[in-house]
Amino acid sequence: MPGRIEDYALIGDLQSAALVGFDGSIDWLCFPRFDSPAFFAALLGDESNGRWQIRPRIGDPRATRRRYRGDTLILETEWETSAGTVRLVDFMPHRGEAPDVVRIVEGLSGEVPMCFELRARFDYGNVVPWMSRSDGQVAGIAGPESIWLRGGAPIEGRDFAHVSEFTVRAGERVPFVLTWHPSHLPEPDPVDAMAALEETERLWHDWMRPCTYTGRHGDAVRRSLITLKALTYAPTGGIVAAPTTSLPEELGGLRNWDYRYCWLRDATMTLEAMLRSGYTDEAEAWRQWLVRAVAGDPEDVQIMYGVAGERRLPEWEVSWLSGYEGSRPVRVGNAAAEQLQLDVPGEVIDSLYLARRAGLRPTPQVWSMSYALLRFVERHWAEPDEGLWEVRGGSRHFVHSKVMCWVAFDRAIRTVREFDLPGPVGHWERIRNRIHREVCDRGFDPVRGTFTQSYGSQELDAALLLIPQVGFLPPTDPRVVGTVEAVQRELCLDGLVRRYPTHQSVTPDGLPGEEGAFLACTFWLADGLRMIGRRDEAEELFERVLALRNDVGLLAEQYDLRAGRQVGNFPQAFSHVPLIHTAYDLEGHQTWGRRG
Ligand SMILES: OC[C@H]1O[C@H](O[C@H]2O[C@H](CO)[C@@H](O)[C@H](O)[C@H]2O)[C@H](O)[C@@H](O)[C@@H]1O
Repeated sequence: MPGRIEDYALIGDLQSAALVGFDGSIDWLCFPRFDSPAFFAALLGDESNGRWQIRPRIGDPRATRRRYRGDTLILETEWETSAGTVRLVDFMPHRGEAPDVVRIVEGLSGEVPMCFELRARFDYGNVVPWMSRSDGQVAGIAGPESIWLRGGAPIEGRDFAHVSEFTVRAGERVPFVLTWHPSHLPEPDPVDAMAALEETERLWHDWMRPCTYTGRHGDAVRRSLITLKALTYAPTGGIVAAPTTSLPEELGGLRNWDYRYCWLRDATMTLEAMLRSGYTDEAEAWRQWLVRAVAGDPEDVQIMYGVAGERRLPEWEVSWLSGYEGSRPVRVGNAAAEQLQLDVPGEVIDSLYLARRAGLRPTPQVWSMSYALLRFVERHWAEPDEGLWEVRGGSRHFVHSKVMCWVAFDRAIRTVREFDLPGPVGHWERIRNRIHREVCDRGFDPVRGTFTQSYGSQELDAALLLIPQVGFLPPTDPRVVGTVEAVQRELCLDGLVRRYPTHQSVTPDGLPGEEGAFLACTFWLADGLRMIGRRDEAEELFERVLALRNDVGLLAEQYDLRAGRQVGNFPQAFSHVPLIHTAYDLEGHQTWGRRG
């Protein structure tokens, strides 16, 4: 049985990532890219779908304690047993010839009997490879893929698994290295586990060095930055929304989506958090990724792409996986890729403007791209769309989308003025003002004193909290204050924020069932409260969400208050990005961000 979502910690090599449970089991790992078929898929089924567990043979299988080694993605899991204490060190070295997972068992005291079980499966737990053993190593082959396991203890095959029992004494280290390789290529060179550990630690410490954050929430901010970096696909600069698919937004429900792709929205927000913390290389790599991904006719721009800019992400259901705690279907691909989401050009143009202000030297394509996106917004802003929540119940005139169309023109006008670029500023100003008037006339409910989810609707939407952040109206405007108060009054569940109401028979997203509180929206409420002068409440709410992080500082997309558990894909960039911004803003570092 997989653990609770918050029982997992993340390891990764900037091309893919794995989730390691409290019981020493790697239950999720895709080789060789984030969006490749999973090699360990027990997370979305059971152990027969592939996993790799190492733990003491005696005592509680759940570890006594766990932590990352300093500011790295090297995980240390420790068990205190009646026979002694043992540590499991897990990491994925930065990619060399092939992707590797390294696991080192360290004896800390006594003599601890250990057990090891590897269930190798390709294609999301569907294919049992042909396995062979020779010269102390195990190889598995199925079609185009192969894996190689080299280890410091004898391994034998049993019941479609590879198992080992060994004892580790104080001061001893027993390493295991699992390597994926295309099956037609010669066997990959062995990796020296201890040298890889040293190198990986050094690389993460080097990466952390330029971090400019010096405030009270250093641990939370640095862990969030490391997590965002871990979600970056290093060869291209693309950033995935999360390394998982189909972790449910409702336990046992069908709100299960594949997040292993690059959303322009999530990635631009990630870029802002990186820029704000001093990481200009990542921002530059993402900007280049963006220019390549959206190249072509602006009418064909998508809201998400594959990590290398792939456009086709067809959604299908994995029939053989039973789903996380029975939450079916398990989906691969994402049909939202084909939606019209009119907030996205505004997100992109805003982030390019911020990058320029941060001193990133733009190429000529950057301005041509913004220009092309603006022509697209000019043609489509008056249409209904599916909005940032990617509803599947039909398009509407979402107020947040229109506000972001306003942002697109606003930032273009500023770019021309501040950087002396050519552009029809007068024409853009007229469109910007028209959008502003329309939103205030048709998207505001004067009776309740709040903006609404879409024109003429009664529903609220937590995305409206972004109105003062993007500068559409100042925080002192009574319509902003009214909206913040309405969201707090009507969308909060035990203090945490739902993105929109899902408790009615007809939900705005066209899906049955409910979902948890949305963590990004809860950070946005903290921002809103701070901006309208309710700082103490903002601080309290921020601390409340921080307390929902798991033991190693990670957040999923949502939190199920009834179950008291994290839900949704994990860890999620969209949760860690606002954590960073709110931490900065509460400490008055308002030099950056989406401030109008
Ligand atoms: O809940 C319905 C939608 O959920 C996913 O979208 C959400 O995640 C995206 C990535 O973080 C985020 O950009 C978006 O704002 C969220 O609503 C899913 O990808 C959609 O297919 C689904 O309709």
